[in-house]
Amino acid sequence: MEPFRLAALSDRLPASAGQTQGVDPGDISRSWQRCRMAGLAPEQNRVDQPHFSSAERRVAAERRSTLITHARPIMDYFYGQIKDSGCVMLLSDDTGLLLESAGDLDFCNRAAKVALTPGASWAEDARGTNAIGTALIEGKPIVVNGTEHYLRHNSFLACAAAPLTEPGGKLLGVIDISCDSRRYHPHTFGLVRAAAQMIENRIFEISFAHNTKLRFHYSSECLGSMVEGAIAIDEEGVILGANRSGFALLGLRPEDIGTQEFGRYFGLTMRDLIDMEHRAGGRPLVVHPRRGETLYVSVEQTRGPLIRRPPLSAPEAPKLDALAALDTGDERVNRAISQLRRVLGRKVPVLLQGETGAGKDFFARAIHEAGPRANGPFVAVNCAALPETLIEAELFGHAPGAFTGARKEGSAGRIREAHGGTLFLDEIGDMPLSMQTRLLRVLEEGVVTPIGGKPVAVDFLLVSATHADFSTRIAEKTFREDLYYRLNGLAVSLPPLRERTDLPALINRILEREAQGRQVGTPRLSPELAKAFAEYRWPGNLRQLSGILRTACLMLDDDETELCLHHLSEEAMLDLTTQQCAPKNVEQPGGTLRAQSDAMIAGAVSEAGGNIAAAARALGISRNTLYRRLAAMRTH
Ligand SMILES: Nc1ncnc2c1ncn2[C@@H]1O[C@H](COP(=O)(O)OP(=O)(O)OP(=O)(O)O)[C@@H](O)[C@H]1O
Repeated sequence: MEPFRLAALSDRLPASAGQTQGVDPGDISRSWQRCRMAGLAPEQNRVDQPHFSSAERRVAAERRSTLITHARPIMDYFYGQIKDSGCVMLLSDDTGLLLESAGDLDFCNRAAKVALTPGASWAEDARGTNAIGTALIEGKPIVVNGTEHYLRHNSFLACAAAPLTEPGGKLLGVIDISCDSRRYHPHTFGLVRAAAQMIENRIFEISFAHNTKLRFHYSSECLGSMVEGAIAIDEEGVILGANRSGFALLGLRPEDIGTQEFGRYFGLTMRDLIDMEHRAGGRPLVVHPRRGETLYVSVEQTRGPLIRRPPLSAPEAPKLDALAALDTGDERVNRAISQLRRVLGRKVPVLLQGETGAGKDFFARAIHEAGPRANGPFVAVNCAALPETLIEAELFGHAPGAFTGARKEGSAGRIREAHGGTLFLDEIGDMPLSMQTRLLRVLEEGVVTPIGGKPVAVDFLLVSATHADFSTRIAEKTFREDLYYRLNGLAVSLPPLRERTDLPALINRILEREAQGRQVGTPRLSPELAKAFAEYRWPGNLRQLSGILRTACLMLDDDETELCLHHLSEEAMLDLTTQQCAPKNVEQPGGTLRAQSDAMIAGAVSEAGGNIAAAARALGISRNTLYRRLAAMRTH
């Protein structure tokens, strides 16, 4: 590659480069230097690529679904403030791929001419110096205005961008505001940084909704404001995550998350914190982490006192690990957990089998968390959800530009992302045959070969799951028998909920989770509801149970302590009560739950002479629900 020549660079870099308020001029010149080194030429027209197909965008959007969910409302809010000023607000992922936009139509049309539109990558090596790609590389907010853009055809733009970081310190993406360079206003830079902070704070709050949080600042007035520092801690005081100000105020590094205790940064032990908190009576605590420093701290607990520990003299209850937490008393589940425990840490592939919603995903995560790889990544891939054309690149990765539409920077692939941790292949029974052959090779040789790239050694624990019957698939030759034996170091079968003997304990466990923070404690089931639950067959297993309980808890008044049938959604009530009235053997011909429920509805409507209101009353459901069910029956 041609060596970088400063003279040539300074010839072209505009004299005004990096003079935008608050921007380090060095950021722009470093970026130009990188562009030249990458072989980009300012006059190049790179409008057409790289642009992602809609299927690739779907995968990228799924990967960053949390980011999109929480960024979108904030983008809409900020865009509302700058609407009609000829600009567009953009969200990209951590590779520079544009995921979302909100902007004025006229300017969006101009921006689309240079591919500043969802589906295009604005990575710096693809589009030269630009706010999104350069902010990703520099890891800080930046403005790129007019001729500071490396590619000439982008020089009509002024763009301000700020990176978005997750509470563990990893880069999530970038938020950007772009407009015509003649209309750039310095406030835009502040606006985009404020939007970034709001998005990050929101993700922090959602991620740690159920954890104890410490909020802090050197100025007591800043507590409760957007700039306050915040960390979430576990019961031992270990820091689980922090917001941007939290990282800055405490000088945290990403590697401190999950490894360091909060006390180190606050000059306090957990016990000091509890004592001070009791004495403070709701006022912020004043702590002195270092000589001459005063930090104001407020403690936010989501449930009960900061730590519910027995008095010091009593022996401490043993801490439940993730697998033990799934043991609620069913003998088959207990046996499965004991078997899993024997192979923990021995790199034996685990195959989880069970009906949909039986808890396979929960188990896979618990195996990861209870084992020695808990600090490594847990990478889950749903083999049934990926289009066949994408699964190869997604799993095995690809070299830069390996195929048409491939990412310029290449992709490590999910298998390599799981290096040092656990790879969870859900619905493995649906993996295409050609991929099965490649996966088998990875498992046998311990190396993964990205498309168009060289083999790379990988080390991960494989957990796979399926609700499919392998013997049929093997007989039909849609699943390789040799791969099946490779996956099946230990096969664990999770019982369907209707066969479990620990329903009350499970219900209680779920209610504890769903009713966290209620003043009157965890609700219990009314005898009538407990009976209906015990008799129900639970076709959707734990997912269905958990969904029904979640909705029912939301229906409770603040002072109610008992969940009754009337707290259930109408659909759930109908399913439960219909089956109660139906004959026990639901598998008899024509006896599926849905068929019985449909028959009951049809009977009630006919008995009421077609009067929907009367039929709904007789069934104990609303007219809307009845109309919905009748419409569904017509389409079946
Ligand atoms: N042990 C458990 N305790 C409480 N709730 C659970 C438990 N296991 C599963 N659930 C609930 O059931 C839901 C579905 O569980 P999970 O995703 O693990 O099932 P699955 O067998 O992987 O389903 P699928 O085959 O459809 O992927 C979870 O989101 C959770 O709400």
